[in-house]
Amino acid sequence: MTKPGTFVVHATDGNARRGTLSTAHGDIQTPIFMPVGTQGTVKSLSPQDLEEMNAQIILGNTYHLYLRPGDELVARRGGLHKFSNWNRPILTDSGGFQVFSLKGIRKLSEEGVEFRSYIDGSKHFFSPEKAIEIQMNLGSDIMMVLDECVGYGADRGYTEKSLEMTTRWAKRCRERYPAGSGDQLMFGIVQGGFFKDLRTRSAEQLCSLPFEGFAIGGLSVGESIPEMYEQVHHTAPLLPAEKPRYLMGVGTPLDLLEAVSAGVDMLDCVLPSRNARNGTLFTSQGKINIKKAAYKEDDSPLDPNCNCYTCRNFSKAYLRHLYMSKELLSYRLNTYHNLYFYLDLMQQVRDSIENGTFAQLKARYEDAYAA
Ligand SMILES: CO[C@@H]1O[C@H](CNc2nc3cc4c(=O)[nH]c(N)nc4cc3[nH]2)[C@@H](O)[C@H]1O
Ligand SMILES: [Zn+2]
Repeated sequence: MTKPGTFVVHATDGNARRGTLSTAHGDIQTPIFMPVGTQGTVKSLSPQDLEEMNAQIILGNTYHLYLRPGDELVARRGGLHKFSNWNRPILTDSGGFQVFSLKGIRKLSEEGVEFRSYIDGSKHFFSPEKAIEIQMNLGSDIMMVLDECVGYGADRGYTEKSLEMTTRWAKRCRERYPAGSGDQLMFGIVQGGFFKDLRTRSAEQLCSLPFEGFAIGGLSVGESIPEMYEQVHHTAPLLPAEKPRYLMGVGTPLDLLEAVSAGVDMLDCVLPSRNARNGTLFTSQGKINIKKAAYKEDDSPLDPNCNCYTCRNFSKAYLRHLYMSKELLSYRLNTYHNLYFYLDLMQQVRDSIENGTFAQLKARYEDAYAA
């Protein structure tokens, strides 16, 4: 098995990179989209479904799994892979985003952040070290540092102070689990809000630390698409070319393509799974909403160009019926298709970088998804 953390770039097409990241639970082919499985499950799908659609890595969340069922309970059952019977790579987010984006009381200090459980309101405290200890208990292949994701519209002064603390917290996370001390990888997270010089400072400070990869945080927090793209194109090239670059919480199919064109290698977003549950489905011809009356007697598949279980076996009319009747199977079939679509899109991206046709692929989807 290749040493976990090894990242090899096999081909490039412009700034887009085709790579392989090795982890203790297998290799990840990049660029990659990572389905979100907040509570140790990608909602409505089984590990078998995810393997069938060639999901290579899924996300779990420190905040949620710490609160329920508890990271120590998971550790006693051999860690999150064994507990959820998902034996491919897992990345866990540190909870930084959840703690800072959840409503309700939280107290932030140099030491860490105090917050209340969304389940029963009980008080809890995450230090950077605690956030790493939870991820060590979960046994995730990629751990994220505890950071402060400042909200959209935060002023320069606050953003500047926050990024300095995020760097100090990143150092503490790395010291808690030093590089090479085990098979788990650790990624730093660049902040700096929407101030390019602060993004540069955050990247410089973090990239001097021995992380196996680097994430762009603080985006997809309510800003406009052009504002997000501007920060992605500014920040991605600042990150070491020989390490994986992960854009957190992004995005639509066009966002994925734009981020890859800026040099991003890894992305995650709740969009495909969350939208599936409200009937918004992504297809090769653009987005459709299955609840539309027009589909009532439409016997055609969701997407004629999609080879997924949903598109091969069910009509739009049936999928609309399931959705309108709030049947559980609607969640499953819609989620299956949306994630299959995202994963298949990224397979096309990987192939296009290898044969130098990424720009053409991006243009084709831009036409299909033009507003
Ligand atoms: C577009 O979907 C909406 O927006 C959220 C995705 N946007 C997002 N931005 C993020 C930033 C960070 C960060 O700076 N740090 C850490 N540790 N994790 C992060 C996770 C993030 N997720 C979804 O939850 C959904 O509500
Ligand atoms: Zn499909």
